This record gives sequence, C-alpha cells and structure tokens, in this order.
Amino acid sequence: MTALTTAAALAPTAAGPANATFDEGKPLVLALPKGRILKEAAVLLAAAGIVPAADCLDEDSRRLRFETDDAKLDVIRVRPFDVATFVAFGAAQIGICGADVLMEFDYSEIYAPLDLCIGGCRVSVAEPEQLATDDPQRWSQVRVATKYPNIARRHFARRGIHADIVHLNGAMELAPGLGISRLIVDLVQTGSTLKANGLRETEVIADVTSRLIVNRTALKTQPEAIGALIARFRAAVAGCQSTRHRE
Ligand SMILES: Nc1ncnc2c1ncn2[C@@H]1O[C@H](COP(=O)(O)OP(=O)(O)OP(=O)(O)O)[C@@H](O)[C@H]1O
Ligand SMILES: O=P(O)(O)OC[C@H]1O[C@H](OP(=O)(O)OP(=O)(O)O)[C@H](O)[C@@H]1O
Repeated sequence: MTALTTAAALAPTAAGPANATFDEGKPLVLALPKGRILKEAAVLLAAAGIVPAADCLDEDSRRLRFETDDAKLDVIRVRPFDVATFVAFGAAQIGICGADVLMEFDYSEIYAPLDLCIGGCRVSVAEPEQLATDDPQRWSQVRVATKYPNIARRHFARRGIHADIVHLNGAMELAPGLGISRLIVDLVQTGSTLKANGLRETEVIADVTSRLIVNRTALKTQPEAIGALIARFRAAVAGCQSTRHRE
C-alpha cells in the first residue's frame, strides 16, 4: 500500500521549502557529496553494510543515481552544497553534509542526528599577513569575500559590523591581494592554502565535521526505515572511531 504525506506537509512555508511526496513503495534516497568527503563517506557506508554500485565511488562516472545491494535504498551523488537542498526538499530522505553547509542554509526541514566525525575543518576569518593593523573594534563595515554569505554576515553582525559580501565559489584566497575584499571567510584545515597565498587566520567562526542529515517529514512518515539507517550509521561511526583509537 502507498502512504503519502498530508497536503499540509507538502505546502511551502515561510521557514522552509515544500516537501517532495514520500512514497513508501519507492526506494529511499541517500545523497552523498562528491569531492573530498566521498572517500571518507565510502568507508562509513561500507561499515554500515551499504554497498552501492561500483561506479558510485568513481568520480569519472557520469551517472548521478546508483542502486545499492538493498533494493529499498538508492544513492545519488551531488555537489556538497546541494546535498542539503536535496534533503530539505525531500528529494533525498537522508544525506551526508558538512556542518558548514547546514550553518549556511539553516533549513528547518533538516534534522542532523549524527556527527559522522569525518571532513574535519573549520570556518574561519582570514586577512593578508602584511595588512596594516587597525582596530576591528572600530569598524562599522568590512568587505568580505566568501562562499558563505550568511555565516559571514551573521558573524560580523554579532559584533555590530556590516559585512559587505563578495560572493565567490572558490579561490577566495585571491580576493584580498587583488583588492576585492579586506577579509575572507573560508574553510581551513591544515592552513597551507592560507599560507601559500599570504594570508593568516584571525578568528575561528565554527568547527566543522560532516553530519548525517534527514528530512523531518520523511522521518515522521517512514520512522522504521530511516531510524534503522541512522542506527546503522551510528554503529559504523562508533566502529570506525574505535578502530582509529587502536591504530
Ligand atoms: N580543506 C578541507 N578539509 C576538510 N574538510 C573540508 C575541507 N574543505 C572542505 N571540507 C568539507 O568538505 C565539504 C565539501 O568540500 P569540497 O571542497 O569537496 O567541495 P566544494 O569545493 O565546496 O564543492 P563544489 O564542487 O560544489 O565547489 C565542505 O562542505 C566541508 O564540510
Ligand atoms: O587549510 P587547507 O588544508 O589548505 O584547506 C583549505 C582549503 O580547502 C578548501 O578548498 P578546496 O580544496 O575544497 O577547493 P575549492 O574551495 O576551490 O573547492 C577551502 O576552500 C580552502 O581553500
């Protein structure tokens, strides 16, 4: 029998997007981020006993949707920022996503029950090493290059500073040297990208790891199936961490 969500759940709200129709007869969809997190996510998937089609982990494959060894679970591979959007709209019921992306979008439809302890980095403010020092306490506004406009705006607003945002999708580190902005807000892990581009980290806005995320409506309508997947990932994270501790 097919169970659909109520019309109320499908209606767009001011707080978030309309939800896709959930059909219990169809496979659940797990959204994975392509790029650097995919390899670490693949280890967790294996530990959780989820076996996607072999080309899912091949970045050269042009396929976007993959079956798994479980007929009730498919995987899609999308850009990291888009994982949150697919899950928020209910196109995928579950996904793996950096906390940076969740902070940026703040979708009310997303519930993030589990820290996967992969993709560790931080969202930070950085400035040119050579910058003449003036007192940020006295700024009323500052120009910031970033792919995180909401995080950056909120961070500076808390200090009473208006952030004039230059929205870039990559290579933010070039912006101060080329005169587009005074500061950048970007991800930092080892710090080598900042160093190689003559910048220094001045503030950590937030520490970041990847999270398991689920669509709230899907969790309500299919609690057993989605709850079981969350439990498998929880056990996988615990298993991977105890292996790491032993090494
Ligand atoms: N240097 C890093 N170290 C560790 N984790 C990182 C690092 N950079 C990014 N991440 C994490 O990995 C996620 C994906 O980053 P990645 O660099 O693969 O994608 P992207 O370049 O933002 O993707 P796109 O192809 O859409 O531009 C980020 O959202 C963040 O959570
Ligand atoms: O501190 P580090 O270890 O040097 O890592 C930080 C770099 O990693 C990310 O870039 P990524 O490699 O994902 O490139 P992109 O932002 O251009 O996609 C981030 O945007 C930084 O540039």
